Amino acid sequence: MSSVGVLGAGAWGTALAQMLASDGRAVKIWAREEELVDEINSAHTNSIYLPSASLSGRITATSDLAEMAALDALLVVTPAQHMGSVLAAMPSHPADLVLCSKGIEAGSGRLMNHVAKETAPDSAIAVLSGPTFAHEVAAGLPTAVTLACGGGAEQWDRLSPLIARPAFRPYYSDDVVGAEIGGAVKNVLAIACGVVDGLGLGQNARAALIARGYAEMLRFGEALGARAETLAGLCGLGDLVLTCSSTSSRNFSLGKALGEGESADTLMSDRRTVAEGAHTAPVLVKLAARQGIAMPIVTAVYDLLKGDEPKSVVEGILARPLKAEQGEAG
Ligand SMILES: NC(=O)C1=CN([C@@H]2O[C@H](COP(=O)(O)OP(=O)(O)OC[C@H]3O[C@@H](n4cnc5c(N)ncnc54)[C@H](O)[C@@H]3O)[C@@H](O)[C@H]2O)C=CC1
Ligand SMILES: O=C(CO)COP(=O)(O)O
Repeated sequence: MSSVGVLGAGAWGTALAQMLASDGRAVKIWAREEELVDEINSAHTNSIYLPSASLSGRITATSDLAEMAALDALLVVTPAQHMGSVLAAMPSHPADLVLCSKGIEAGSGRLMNHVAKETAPDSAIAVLSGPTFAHEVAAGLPTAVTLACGGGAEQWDRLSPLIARPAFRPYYSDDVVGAEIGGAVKNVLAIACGVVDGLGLGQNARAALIARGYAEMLRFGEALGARAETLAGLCGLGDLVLTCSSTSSRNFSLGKALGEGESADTLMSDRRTVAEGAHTAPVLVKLAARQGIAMPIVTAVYDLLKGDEPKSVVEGILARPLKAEQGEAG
């Protein structure tokens, strides 16, 4: 049986390890925090990032990246901004890397698959993305994801039996860029939906924002080579619906607090968990400008995170000239 491990013991890495161990197989997880390695191995809990879960005894934690490098396949679940440095610190890389982080590298504007390909050129790259709250996956609730395989059907044949479980259902795609853009952009849109909720603007406004935000995701994705059908699936629209309607989303909750008048600086400096949309928004604004693509909702989130006042940002969005619903203009 092929060996599989998880790189990163935040909420999502821990939930994925629990899901993988649910058929009784041994799963290794890499944690950055030594105290978490001890806790997972002795108490079978992760009180820092996933306190609700009682973890399988088949999960063992390590802080040694060399141990992870020796496995056949790795699910990479670090925050997007740290994926490059963690992969670079490994002495070698497994045959398959499955990227589960949702974001774009801020300094370089690179998608995660580009980061991984440059750092681990001999590994085959896949992307796992979709509507997946960690606590639900850890509890064994039914979940479906896009598993986009850069190595095509051959990689899918290797990975799908390793990853699928009765309540965890991957769907095949070969559109790696589409799967990544869906997950990265929806985080920014979830912040926007939270702002609408925090300001008490109502459910009509939220539905409008989801639909117009999806149009932004499509425009941007297609410019970078993503397929529209991928973005209409689990990793795009599916994840947008989930995270734009629930305070279980850290991005949505961040937006809600912004809408309620809390300062962006305080909200960002106080947090230990990651709200990826806050890191993606600035780089997404830059990339969209470079492509000449209008992304007014993403730009509004960027302005809010810089400290602009929520009411005036919303007024700015509503005051834009009327236009056709379909087309390139935002
Ligand atoms: N939590 C969820 O429900 C889901 C999360 N994701 C994605 O998974 C990725 C990881 O998110 P979570 O597991 O939720 O994180 P988390 O917010 O639960 O935990 C933060 C993680 O960041 C790590 N970290 C902090 N500083 C670091 C550094 N300098 N180098 C390396 N790692 C560092 C911590 O060790 C910890 O593992 C994100 O890209 C997120 O968008 C995707 C799907 C679901
Ligand atoms: O990506 C997620 C669910 O699919 C988790 O969303 P948050 O990072 O906003 O909590």
